[in-house]
Amino acid sequence: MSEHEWYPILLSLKDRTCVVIGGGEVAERKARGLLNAGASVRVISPSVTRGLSDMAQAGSIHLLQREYAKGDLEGATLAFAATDRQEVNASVAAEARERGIPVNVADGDTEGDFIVPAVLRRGDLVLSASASGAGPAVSARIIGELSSRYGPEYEGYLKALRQIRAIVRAEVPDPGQRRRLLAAASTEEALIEWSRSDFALDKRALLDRLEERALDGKG
Ligand SMILES: C[C@@]1(CC(=O)O)C2=NC(=C\c3[nH]c(c(CCC(=O)O)c3CC(=O)O)Cc3[nH]c(c(CC(=O)O)c3CCC(=O)O)/C=C3\N/C(=C\2)[C@@H](CCC(=O)O)[C@]3(C)CC(=O)O)/[C@H]1CCC(=O)O
Ligand SMILES: NC(=O)c1ccc[n+]([C@@H]2O[C@H](COP(=O)([O-])OP(=O)(O)OC[C@H]3O[C@@H](n4cnc5c(N)ncnc54)[C@H](O)[C@@H]3O)[C@@H](O)[C@H]2O)c1
Repeated sequence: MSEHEWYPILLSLKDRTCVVIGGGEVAERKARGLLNAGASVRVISPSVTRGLSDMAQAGSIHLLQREYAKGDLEGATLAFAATDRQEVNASVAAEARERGIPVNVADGDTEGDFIVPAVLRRGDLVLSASASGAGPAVSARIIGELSSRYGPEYEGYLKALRQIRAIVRAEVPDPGQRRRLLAAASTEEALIEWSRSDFALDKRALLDRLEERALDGKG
């Protein structure tokens, strides 16, 4: 894989068809990541892992148990070439190019349009790490470290913060003041407080508490 400066984004794939060619461990990992993002996943491979086979049986993915053939990327938003055959991956990438579909290539020999980072999800919090192909095990290790630092409680924290933010945006017209209060609302201490209280019931008390926090933060 040649060196690039990749541009990280979060893509909306809800109900979008994503096609994974190949059925090994790598294809399974890509398929799971896509399902976590609500995509509609089509997997094409003559043989598949137990995991993929279970996913097909459960109806979570659409599995075509055969070799890749040109035309398989029809209707795809994203394509993944994850076979162990470099020439097959290259053909998948070529079809994707023709169709203008961004393609991920699992082997290091064919150029892909995007790579996949290691990911940690805590509800709305999405943490990702990438080593740009230099060593994916580093990305996986860093995400493992972050998973103990940012535990499952973050899901609740962000739910609460989303509500607080809606209130602040509705009640505080001045952008500078809004930013100041939202910064105060986002410290870890503050997130714990919101997730434990019924702040949304009393907007005035919430805004006063935020003001207090903002002043404390300065002090
Ligand atoms: C992050 C993660 C996401 C995912 O796949 O969903 C991911 N690889 C993961 C694991 C992993 N992959 C490999 C090992 C074995 C150890 C090692 O080789 O280091 C391990 C570790 C393990 O299995 O624990 C081998 C490997 N990977 C690539 C090649 C080809 C090459 O480098 O040329 C080879 C050699 C194949 C060979 O032997 O020939 C290529 C890519 N792998 C990427 C992503 C992209 C770069 C992202 C980045 O650098 O951050 C990129 C460029 C393309 C892509 O796949 O998008 C996922 C961790 C998720 C998690 O567990 O949390
Ligand atoms: N990107 C990554 O994260 C990563 C990690 C490890 C390995 N790799 C690379 O990815 C490749 C796949 O890794 P794996 O562990 O999943 O391999 P694997 O050998 O377990 O699986 C290969 C899959 O490709 C399928 N396949 C072969 N020919 C096909 C065809 N013509 N059409 C459709 N499917 C076909 C096979 O049925 C099999 O399911 C490796 O050869 C390696 O180059 C990438």
